[in-house]
Amino acid sequence: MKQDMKIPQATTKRLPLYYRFLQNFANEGKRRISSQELSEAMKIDSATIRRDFSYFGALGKKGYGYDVLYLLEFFRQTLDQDEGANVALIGVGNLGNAFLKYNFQKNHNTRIVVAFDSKAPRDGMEVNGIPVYHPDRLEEMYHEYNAELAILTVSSRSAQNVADRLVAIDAKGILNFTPVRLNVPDSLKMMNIDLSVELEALIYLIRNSD
Ligand SMILES: NC(=O)c1ccc[n+]([C@@H]2O[C@H](COP(=O)([O-])OP(=O)(O)OC[C@H]3O[C@@H](n4cnc5c(N)ncnc54)[C@H](O)[C@@H]3O)[C@@H](O)[C@H]2O)c1
Repeated sequence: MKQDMKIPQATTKRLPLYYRFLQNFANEGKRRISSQELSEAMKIDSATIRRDFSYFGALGKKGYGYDVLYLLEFFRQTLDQDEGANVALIGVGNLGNAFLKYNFQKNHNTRIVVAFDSKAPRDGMEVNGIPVYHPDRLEEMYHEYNAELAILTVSSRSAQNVADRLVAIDAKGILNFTPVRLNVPDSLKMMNIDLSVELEALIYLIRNSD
C-alpha cells in the first residue's frame, strides 16, 4: 500500500468484492484481466476500478491488464483473508436471526462465532449451531470466543449501552444496523448500515439516469 495515503471508505468496501470476483476468474483458469473486463463482471465503472487500485500502487501494466493471481495474492494479504475474523452478533431478533442463518458462507474465515440476546437464557442456547447467551455474559463470552468485532442488531434503546460495553472490552469494530448514531472513540472502527439510505440512493439513481 502507498505510504501515508488514506484509503476512502467506499474503496475499502469494494475490496472484498474485488477479491471474490478475482477468485471466480482464477477458478475459471483466467490469468490476465483488463479493468474493462472486471468492470463488466462487477458492474462498476472501469475508472473507479483503476482509481481504487491506484491507492495500492501500480498493480497493472498498460496494454497488459492485471495479472489475476498476483492481484488475488495481493488482496488476500491486504484483506488478511487467511486469518478471517471472529464476529459477535448482538441482538437476535428479526434481523439478527437472519444473520445467524446466513453466517457469511461465502467468506469461510469470517464467521459469527457467538451471539447475545436479552431473551436468551444465561446458560445459552443455540441458533443454527451458534451459541446465544444473555448479555449479562457479554464481556466474558466475547473474549472466550475470541471475537474481534460485533454486528449490532439490538433495539435502538439498547444500542448506546451495548456500544459502551463493547468499547470497554476493546472491541475493534462495530457494524451498526441500528438507526442510532453511536458515540464511540476513534480507536473503534464503526460502519453504519441503513437499508433505507441505500434504497433512497438507488431510487435517486433510477430517477436521475439519462
Ligand atoms: N439498518 C437497517 O437497514 C435496518 C433494517 C431493519 C431494522 N434495523 C434496526 O435493527 C435493529 C434490529 O431490528 P429487528 O427488527 O431485528 O428488531 P427486533 O426487536 O426483532 O430485535 C431486537 C433484539 O435485540 C434484543 N435486545 C435488546 N436489547 C438488548 C441488549 N442490551 N443486549 C442484547 N440483546 C438485546 C431483543 O431481545 C430483540 O431480540 C433495530 O434497531 C432496527 O431499528 C435496521
